[in-house]
Amino acid sequence: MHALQAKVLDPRLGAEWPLPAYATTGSAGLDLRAMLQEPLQLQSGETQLLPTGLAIHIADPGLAAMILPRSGMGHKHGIVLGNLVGLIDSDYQGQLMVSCWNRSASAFTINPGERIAQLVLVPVLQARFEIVEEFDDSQRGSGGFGHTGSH
Ligand SMILES: O=c1ccn([C@H]2C[C@H](O)[C@@H](COP(=O)(O)OP(=O)(O)OP(=O)(O)O)O2)c(=O)[nH]1
Ligand SMILES: [Mg+2]
Repeated sequence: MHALQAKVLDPRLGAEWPLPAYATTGSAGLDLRAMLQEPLQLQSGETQLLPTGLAIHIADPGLAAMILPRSGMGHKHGIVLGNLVGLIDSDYQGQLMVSCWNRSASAFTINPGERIAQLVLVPVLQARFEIVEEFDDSQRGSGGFGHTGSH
C-alpha cells in the first residue's frame, strides 16, 4: 500500500471519529468527513464548502487524488459535489475541502463527522504539447458527439 503524508488539522479526527480508512480490502475510496462544529442544514439547491480536517501532500506528480460523491448520499439524498469532481494536485498542501451541493428538492442536514465524499488516489501522466501541422490518420478522425450513432 502507498504511504501518503497527511496532517490532522482537526483533533476530533482520529479521536471522536476515525481517520479516513478503506472500508473493505477492495475499497477504492477513503471516506472524508464533514468536520463541522454543529449540524448544517443544506437547503435545496444550496452549495457549501465544508472542511475535512485533513491535509495531504501527495508529492509525486505521477499521482493525484480525486474527491468523488458517495453513491448513497448522491442517489438517496441528492448530496453531490458543487464541482462535480474535486481534483487534488500532488503539490497541494492545504486542507481538503468538499463542495457539498444539495441538488434535491428538500433540505438535508449534515452532522459533524458525517462521511460526505470519498478520496481516490489516481495515477497521472503529465504531457507536454508536441505541436504538429497534421495528425496521422485515425479511424475516428474528428467525428464525435454521437458520430457513431445510437445503436
Ligand atoms: O474539491 C476540491 C477541489 C480542489 N481542492 C483543492 C486541491 C487542489 O489542488 C486545489 C486547486 O483545485 P483546482 O485546480 O481544481 O481549482 P482552481 O479553481 O483551478 O484553483 P487554483 O487556481 O488554485 O488551481 O484546491 C479541494 O480541496 N477540494
Ligand atoms: Mg487549478
